[in-house]
Amino acid sequence: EKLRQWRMEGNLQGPTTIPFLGNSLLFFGCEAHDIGHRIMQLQNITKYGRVWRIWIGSHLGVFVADPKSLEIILKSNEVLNKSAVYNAVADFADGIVTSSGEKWRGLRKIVNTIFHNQNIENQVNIINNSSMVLCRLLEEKCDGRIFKIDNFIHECLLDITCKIIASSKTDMQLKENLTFTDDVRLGIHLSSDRCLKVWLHPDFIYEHTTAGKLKNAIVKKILGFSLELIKERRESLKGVKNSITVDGQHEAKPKIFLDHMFDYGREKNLTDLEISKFITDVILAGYDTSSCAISYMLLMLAMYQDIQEQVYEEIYDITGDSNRPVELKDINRMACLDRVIMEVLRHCSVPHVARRVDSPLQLQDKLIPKRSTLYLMLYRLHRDPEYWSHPDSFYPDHFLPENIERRPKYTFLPFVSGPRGCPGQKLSSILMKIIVSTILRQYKVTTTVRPSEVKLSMTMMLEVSGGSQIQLTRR
Ligand code: HEM
Repeated sequence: EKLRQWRMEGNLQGPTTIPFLGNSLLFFGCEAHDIGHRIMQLQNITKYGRVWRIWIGSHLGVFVADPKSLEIILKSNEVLNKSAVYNAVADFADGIVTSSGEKWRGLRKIVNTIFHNQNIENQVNIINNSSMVLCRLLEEKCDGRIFKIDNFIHECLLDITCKIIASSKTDMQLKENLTFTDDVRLGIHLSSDRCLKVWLHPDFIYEHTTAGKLKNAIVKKILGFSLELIKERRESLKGVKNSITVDGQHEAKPKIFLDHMFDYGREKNLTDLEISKFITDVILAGYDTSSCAISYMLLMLAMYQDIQEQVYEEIYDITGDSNRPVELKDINRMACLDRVIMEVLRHCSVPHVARRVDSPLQLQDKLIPKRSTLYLMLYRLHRDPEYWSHPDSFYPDHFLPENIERRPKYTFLPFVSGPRGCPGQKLSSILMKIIVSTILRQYKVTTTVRPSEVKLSMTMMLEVSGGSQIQLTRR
């Protein structure tokens, strides 16, 4: 099979390989967060085109940043399975995002039903309440000093996600010694690092190393967090069964994501520990992406004061001097903020998605062999000078209607698309608009960081290295 794969590879360009190692030496000495940047440096459109390959030992990886090829992949029902790279986090996040085949299909059906029937008004209330708590917590930072906003935003998003998917009553932002978001960061870092070091792959070796012991402890903490959510929900459901309304009827409450996971767990005979990996996976999908984007957005608005003023004026036109919560109808009127959000997602979201090729795939003039991994290079696509007039600048006008019209389809894919695309797209837009507008109504955001100083680190998500450093002053 490998030999056939090697013969078929002939129509793909890429760096010169050496026997057995392929292109592995190109990554020698790289840390996990450098890998993405290393691949970007290798991607030379004039030399290899927008579809190219590398070999890591006997594994063929094909990188795709060409809109027409992406359209073929995303419209096909043949390339829906995730690559084995996602197994790296399977000991704490093993659900819809990382799974393939029948397991994914079953979970996706549940997620589609939930997102289709979601109670948006209720979600808007949850988001407004958490945003107000966030703004109260930010008051202590309103002394002109520069600080990293990232953890505040992570915890706010974690709070919202846990309330939406698990109906959690705990206010995560007010919880003392909450380490979940740091634990997740460390867990992802340790997992990616292990992936790169082949000598750490056998469990019996890894478990005896310092990194292995640390990883086990972190996994326990992460899953402990999700198990708490499960326990809390089970307790509150007991209460619902016993709560009889005045007319003797049981209160019918709409099922939330975790309730569906309980049903799924019963059907498949899963333990609470297994269910906890399913929900950690969705928690990560929900909070990490949106919170990295919001932190980056605040940094950009702090750097580009003229854009911040336009966004603020738009919000002011909608809500005036009142401090009422944002309503659903307000959200559709935030066109300028919408362009800012899209420009943020062009710069700073999921850098790539890896899919497994289970049968040979024809991508225009190229045949992609079975068992290779396709990397959908969103970061590269979103910075291609062929499609973006200001590829490396922060330029929300890229998303003026006339400019959107001018670009070919499949050039902007922060949520991917098709049957495996992100189901949280609409929710994330509501989230970002409510949180950012609530902050801007109270605070003016500034920074001393210059655009040329912003470096992005790239693992599963893109985020600002060293955090988004901003200053807040009351409006
Ligand atoms: C800025 C915010 C977000 C971005 C950029 C984003 C992006 C993505 C991307 C690129 C994928 C992978 C798609 C693929 O593999 O083809 C994905 C999957 C997913 N996202 Fe999001 N997402 C965001 C917010 C959310 C939110 C708020 C939720 C809901 C709580 C969510 C839930 C999911 C789920 C469940 C999946 C897995 C879908 C599947 O594999 O079938 N996402 N997201």
